[in-house]
Amino acid sequence: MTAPELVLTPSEMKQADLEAMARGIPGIELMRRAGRAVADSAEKLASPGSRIAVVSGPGQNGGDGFVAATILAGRGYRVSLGLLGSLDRLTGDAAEAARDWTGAVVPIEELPLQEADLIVDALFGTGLSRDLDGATRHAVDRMNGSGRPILAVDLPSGIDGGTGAVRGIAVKAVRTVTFAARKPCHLLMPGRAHAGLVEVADIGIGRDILAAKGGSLFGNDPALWLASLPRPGLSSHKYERGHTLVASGGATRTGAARLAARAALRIGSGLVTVASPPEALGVNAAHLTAIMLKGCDGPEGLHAILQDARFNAVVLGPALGVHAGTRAMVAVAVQARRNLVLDADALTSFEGLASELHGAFRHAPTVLTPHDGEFARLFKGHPDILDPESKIERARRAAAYSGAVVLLKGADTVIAAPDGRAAINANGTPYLATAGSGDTLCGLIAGLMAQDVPAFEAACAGAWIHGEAGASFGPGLISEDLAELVPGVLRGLLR
Ligand SMILES: NC(=O)C1=CN([C@@H]2O[C@H](COP(=O)(O)OP(=O)(O)OC[C@H]3O[C@@H](n4cnc5c(N)ncnc54)[C@H](O)[C@@H]3O)[C@@H](O)[C@H]2O)[C@H](O)CC1
Ligand SMILES: [K+]
Repeated sequence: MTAPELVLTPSEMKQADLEAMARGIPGIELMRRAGRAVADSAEKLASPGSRIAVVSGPGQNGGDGFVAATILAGRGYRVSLGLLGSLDRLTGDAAEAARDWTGAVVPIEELPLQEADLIVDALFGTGLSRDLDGATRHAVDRMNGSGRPILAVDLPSGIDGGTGAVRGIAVKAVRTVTFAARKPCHLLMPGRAHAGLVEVADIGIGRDILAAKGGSLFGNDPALWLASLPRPGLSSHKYERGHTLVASGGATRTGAARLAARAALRIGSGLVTVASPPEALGVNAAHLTAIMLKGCDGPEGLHAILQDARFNAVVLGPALGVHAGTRAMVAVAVQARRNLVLDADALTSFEGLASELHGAFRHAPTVLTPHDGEFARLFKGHPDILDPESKIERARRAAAYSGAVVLLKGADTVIAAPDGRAAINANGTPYLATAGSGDTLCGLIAGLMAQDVPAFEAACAGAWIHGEAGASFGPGLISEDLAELVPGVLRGLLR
């Protein structure tokens, strides 16, 4: 089975580089391998003999550019090279790489970008330390404005390697070659959109080194959780596959709970029940078949239902209403120590009251699934959680604070566990931004937890399966479709 994808932050990557050097690979050798990988990638984008403009910066990223330029010129390309700053300011491996380049070195502004068939962006990599301005800003502006395809070295210049943010301005690449492992910026937005197709080149830094220096951040793919997915055996019984309870809103707000319930059933929860306020029983009954229905009058009703230990996973939030009653239902579920997924109104009901949730979820597996707005409302007054530039850090801090797994939604959903593990989800499709999509997601997660999948793995698997289901449908997707697409995704996974 393939190992989960390790994602390393720029500082972890630096440590991994140093460790590889300490174990005997000289820095210049790492740079030569990096530059060769860039040259190989450039060959896929530029036909033999065509014109390639290499834009090199003042650090090691620029050094990779010199290596690539030398190799590409040797392979018969017409290579021109522009440097930010002067040759005599280059240091270390970059200075050595520059010595191998026998062609002309011109100031960046003199590079004939418009005439290039391909631009290689080796301006800044993981060492970017401030916003681009003046000459660097102008250089990126010219690259992007040239209309020529850009191949980025390690990451698109101007993108922050750790957060994916644009620092003033950033290169828009068609392809990026990175080294040893993806960095957060290749998965997080807007960096992911700037990077184009990302290729990870092996430059000889072993997985043991990457795992030792990184090891807590992952790309969310099946390798991370496939082994935890339930596979019913021949003698399996529906009662062994868990029983998910989803709380419904009032008579005019019942659809969200049914979407979550349907998703929980499709992902394999043996039984699913919608817990409905008395006045909404009729409308819920008219729409449910395999899913069961139970009257549930507020927190007391929920308390009574949860006396039955077979209800082992609970979803609270979708269209439940923003008020103290919802907070009380959350308290009941927490007290009952069930697998719990909290979304939407269950989160917004705690607007500015996050301190009531401090450590609250330590005692039972819990997943919170806020989007950015819900996250900001929930943690209002907690700058330590809201202010970090990195979405990964925000999710991690919220998880550590609450004791729950936090799934912070978006095109770049981040899932963080209280123990520090985090994963970035990058599949899916913009068509998932549709009413009820989040309700389906929390049903998937709860349905997995009902089958004893641990909270972090359930949240990661739920996000990925949701993304795959959406992507398999594409245009015209509505949330009613999502649960029905889950079997196809599961078939692919459990083959
Ligand atoms: N990961 C690996 O195994 C390898 C990576 N390599 C490449 O090395 C770079 C990182 O190199 P580093 O020298 O640390 O940083 P940069 O080249 O990105 O830039 C540092 C350089 O730029 C100056 N600077 C930073 N921000 C700005 C700014 N906004 N404006 C102007 N100047 C700025 C800073 O002062 C430095 O001078 C990595 O990305 C890979 O491409 C190695 O080749 C080995 C293998
Ligand atoms: K770059």
